[in-house]
Amino acid sequence: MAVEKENLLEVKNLKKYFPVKAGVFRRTVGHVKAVDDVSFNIKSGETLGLVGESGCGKSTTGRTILRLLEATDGEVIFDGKNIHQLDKKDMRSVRRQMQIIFQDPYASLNPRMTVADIIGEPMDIHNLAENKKERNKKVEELLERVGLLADHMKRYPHEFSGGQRQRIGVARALAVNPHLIICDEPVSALDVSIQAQVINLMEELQDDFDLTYLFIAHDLSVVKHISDRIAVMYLGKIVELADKRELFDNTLHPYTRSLLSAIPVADPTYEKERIILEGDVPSPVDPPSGCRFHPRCPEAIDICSEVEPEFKDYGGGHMSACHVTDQEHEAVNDK
Ligand SMILES: Nc1ncnc2c1ncn2[C@@H]1O[C@H](COP(=O)(O)OP(=O)(O)OP(=O)(O)O)[C@@H](O)[C@H]1O
Repeated sequence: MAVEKENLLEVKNLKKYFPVKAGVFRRTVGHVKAVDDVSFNIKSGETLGLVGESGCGKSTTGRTILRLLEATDGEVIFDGKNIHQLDKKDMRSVRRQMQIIFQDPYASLNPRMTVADIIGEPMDIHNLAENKKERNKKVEELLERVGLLADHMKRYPHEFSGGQRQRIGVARALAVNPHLIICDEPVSALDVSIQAQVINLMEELQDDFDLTYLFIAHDLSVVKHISDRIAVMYLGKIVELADKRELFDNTLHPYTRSLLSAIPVADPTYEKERIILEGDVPSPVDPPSGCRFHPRCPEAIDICSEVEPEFKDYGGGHMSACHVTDQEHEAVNDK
């Protein structure tokens, strides 16, 4: 019998609201609900893909989990500890176990530091090497593990390509032996051919280092291969969450369907019906009127504008928040 893995991360009703200030006195006139009541969990060794269009709150979710931003409300339980309640000292030790890889490999590496110092710095902060020799030996091993050369440690970031820089970012994250890595669009800035190489590397490392990933991307095709489960985010909320296969084969939410229809298919004879999302990408800064919850949903019905849909389980952990899903589900059950 397969052993059920434990949750490494539990996010419960997480909220992050940013104040909107205006006028001469910079008074708070409202809030941007960047993350608005988000809940999910990730089991040890699992990859949860978090997808959604630009501005829907993916990065803010990742940063609030890591406590790089303080939460407005909600809980983040990591390895059994409520991390938003930890003091500085306990947070420091938890921080070693939770790392982040950023989108832009050009901006996220200090151009004045050698690769040895970029990767070695987190080891210094957490006292993970006895001396410089041991630290450099570990840096060499990490460089080789991410597909670079030990010799590269003496060089500076500008001497590398985008893909190589992202490998350096991955080595830096690995330097402190983390359990969880939040990958914040780690391949979005790279050429498509390089994207696949970096994703393959991250999959190999996951097995070797027993890593758990929250993998953020704006494109479903990017998270398709690496994820076990996928959460779709829209205007600060998760609107659908399911096992990867289930999400692709039995999509429940119209918004996810439209995202799926935008994935290109590598077959010129295959004609795919593209579901176009009308209007601009909605922003939590200025939430749209009309259907308040999923404003550009191509299948909205009257009730969609009136009552916020509940995020509920339609079987086997396939969650969706949508009145249309409800209607379709009822129709199938009535047959
Ligand atoms: N520090 C901040 N102050 C005010 N508003 C912010 C701040 N950070 C993010 N926001 C707003 O919160 C919303 C969510 O932003 P976030 O960067 O999390 O989205 P995202 O889905 O990661 O988008 P992208 O893929 O473009 O990075 C946006 O409307 C953004 O403008």
